[in-house]
Amino acid sequence: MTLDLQLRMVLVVACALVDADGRVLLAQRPQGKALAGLWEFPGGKLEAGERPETGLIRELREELGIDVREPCLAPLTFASHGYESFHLLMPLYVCRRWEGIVTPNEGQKLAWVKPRDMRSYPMPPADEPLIAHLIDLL
Ligand SMILES: Nc1nc2c([nH]c(=O)n2[C@@H]2O[C@H](COP(=O)(O)OP(=O)(O)OP(=O)(O)O)[C@@H](O)[C@H]2O)c(=O)[nH]1
Repeated sequence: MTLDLQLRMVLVVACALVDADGRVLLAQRPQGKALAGLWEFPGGKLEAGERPETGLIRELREELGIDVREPCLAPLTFASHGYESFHLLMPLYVCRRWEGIVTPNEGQKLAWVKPRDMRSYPMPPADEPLIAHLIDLL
């Protein structure tokens, strides 16, 4: 067993928004941030004391200007990935219903992508194992 007492665990909650054609929304990480240019699922870190679903609904409103109701969030799978400076634990929810029009509120590029085409969109290493789950689902 490997024990790392310095381990920094980062919890990020993410969402696969699925449209009527079975395409999933990816957002490109802006320049200047870690992993810039890579395509990821919308979401982000929780604030202190926030439940995962509440945090995800907040992130989707901030980043994309849409309103999601909690019953419309279904857990699909999770990523567990060791980055150099932290370990990422990232539950991935699926959502097919929301209110409002998806808008890139943070200037990020957005793309609706069929899961089988996701390999053409470079994603963070943590995300790569998630693609197969989306292919199975959709
Ligand atoms: N939202 C999201 N984050 C991901 C994905 N995959 C992945 O490795 N991450 C990592 O999880 C963290 C996301 O946190 P964040 O979006 O709130 O943080 P950030 O780096 O943009 O901003 P920060 O400046 O607040 O740290 C980043 O380290 C990001 O690289 C993903 O599919 N979606």
